Amino acid sequence: MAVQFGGYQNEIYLQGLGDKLPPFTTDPTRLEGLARETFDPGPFGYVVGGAGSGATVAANREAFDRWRIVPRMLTDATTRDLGATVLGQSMPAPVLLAPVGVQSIVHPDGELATARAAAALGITMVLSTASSHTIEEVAEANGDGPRWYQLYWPNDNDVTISILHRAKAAGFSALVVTLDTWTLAWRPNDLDQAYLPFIRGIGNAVPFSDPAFRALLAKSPEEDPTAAILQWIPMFTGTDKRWDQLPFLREHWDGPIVLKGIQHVDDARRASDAGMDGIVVSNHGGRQVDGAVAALDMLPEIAAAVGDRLDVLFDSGIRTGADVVKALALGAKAVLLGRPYVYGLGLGGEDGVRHVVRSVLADLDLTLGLSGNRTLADLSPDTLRRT
Ligand SMILES: Cc1cc2nc3c(=O)[nH]c(=O)nc-3n(C[C@H](O)[C@H](O)[C@H](O)COP(=O)(O)O)c2cc1C
Ligand SMILES: O=C(O)C(=O)c1ccccc1
Repeated sequence: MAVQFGGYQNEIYLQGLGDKLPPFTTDPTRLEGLARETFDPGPFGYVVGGAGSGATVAANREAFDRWRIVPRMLTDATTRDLGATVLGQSMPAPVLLAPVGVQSIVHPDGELATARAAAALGITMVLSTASSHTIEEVAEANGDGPRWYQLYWPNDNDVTISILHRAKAAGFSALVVTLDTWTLAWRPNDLDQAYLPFIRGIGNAVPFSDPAFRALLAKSPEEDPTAAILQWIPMFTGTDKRWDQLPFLREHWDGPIVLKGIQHVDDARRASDAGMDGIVVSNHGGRQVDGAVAALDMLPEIAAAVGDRLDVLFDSGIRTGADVVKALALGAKAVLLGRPYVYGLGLGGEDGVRHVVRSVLADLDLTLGLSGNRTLADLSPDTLRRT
C-alpha cells in the first residue's frame, strides 16, 4: 500500500480544531529565516553559507524557478503512489536525507534525532563521515530504518577499510562517496567568524572512535584532541584519490556505490564506465565552487547520457514538493533533501526533522496529484515548461 503522505494536510487541519498548531512553519522556504532568528551565529552561518559570493547557492534556486509545471486535468490522480526504486531498494517516496556533517552544532541530539525521524517515516538517511555521533550509535537510533553511509575517503587505506567495515556491520546498505570536498572552499561566512566546527573539536565523532585512526596517533584523542583533529582533517578528505582507485572501494565494500558531486556529463560517463551503481548530480549546495553551474541545469544532459546505466540522484536547491517534481521530471530517480531538514533539526530536534520532511512529502504528494500525475513514472520533461 502506498503511503498517503498528503494526509499530513488533514492531520494539521484537524489538530487545529483542538487549537493545536504545527510546531513551526509548513513552508520549507521560510525555515532559513526562522533559523536566522534562533540559531547561534556560527552554526547558522555554517549551515546557510556557500562558497565565495554565494552565486551558486543562488543559482541553484534560480534554476528551479526557470522551470514551471504544466498541470493536466481529469486524470486518475486522486490517490498517488510516490514509491520509487533506487539501487534496487524500494522507497515510499523519492526523497532521502542528504549527508550533513556535525549536526550537533544545531541540536545536541544531532544525527540521532535525524536517524529517528527518518526511521519513523521509512525515509533513507545518508550518514556523513563527519557525523557528531558514532556510526554504531546512529545505526542504533535508526533501528530498522533504511540507511546509507557517506564516505569522505581517507588517504589512509587502513582507516578507510576500518570505516567501511564498521558501516557495513552497522547495517548501512549503500555507500555514497563524496568527491567534491577534498578541501573546503573559501567560505566567507565561516571565515568572518573564524568558525569551523570540526577544528574546534565539535561534532565529528569518527576520528575519536575509529581504532585504525587512533592507532596512527602519538597521543590519544582524549589526551590531545587538537592534534587528533589536525591530523584527521587533511586525511579524511581524500586529496590523493583519482578515478583509477575506485576498484579499491569495490574490493572493500560489498554493496552499491554512488558517487556524489558529479556535475559534468563526462564525469557521469566515467562513473558509469567504472561500474558505479549511481551518482548524485550535486554541487554540494553551492558550498564548494563559487560560480559553479546550478546542479539542476546539468541534470537533463546527464540523465540522458547515463540514466539507463546507473541511478541518477540529485541534490542542491530542493526546498518544496514542486522542486522534487521538477528534478524527477528532468531525469532524477530520487532527490536528497539538505539544509531544510537541518533547520528542522535545530528548530525542533527529532520532531522538527519529522515535521519538515512530512511537509515536503505532503506538498510533493499534493503537487503531483494536482498536476495530474498518479505515479513518478508519469513525470517527464513534458510535465514542465521552461520559462
Ligand atoms: C551544513 C552542511 C553540512 C554538509 N556536510 C556534508 C557532508 O558531511 N558530506 C556530504 O557529502 N555533503 C555534505 N553537505 C552537502 C549536502 O549533502 C547536500 O549536497 C547539500 O546540502 C544540498 O544542497 P541544499 O542544502 O541547498 O539542498 C553538507 C551541507 C550542509 C548544508
Ligand atoms: O560543510 C560541508 O559542506 C561539508 O561537507 C563538511 C565537510 C567536513 C565536515 C563537515 C561537513
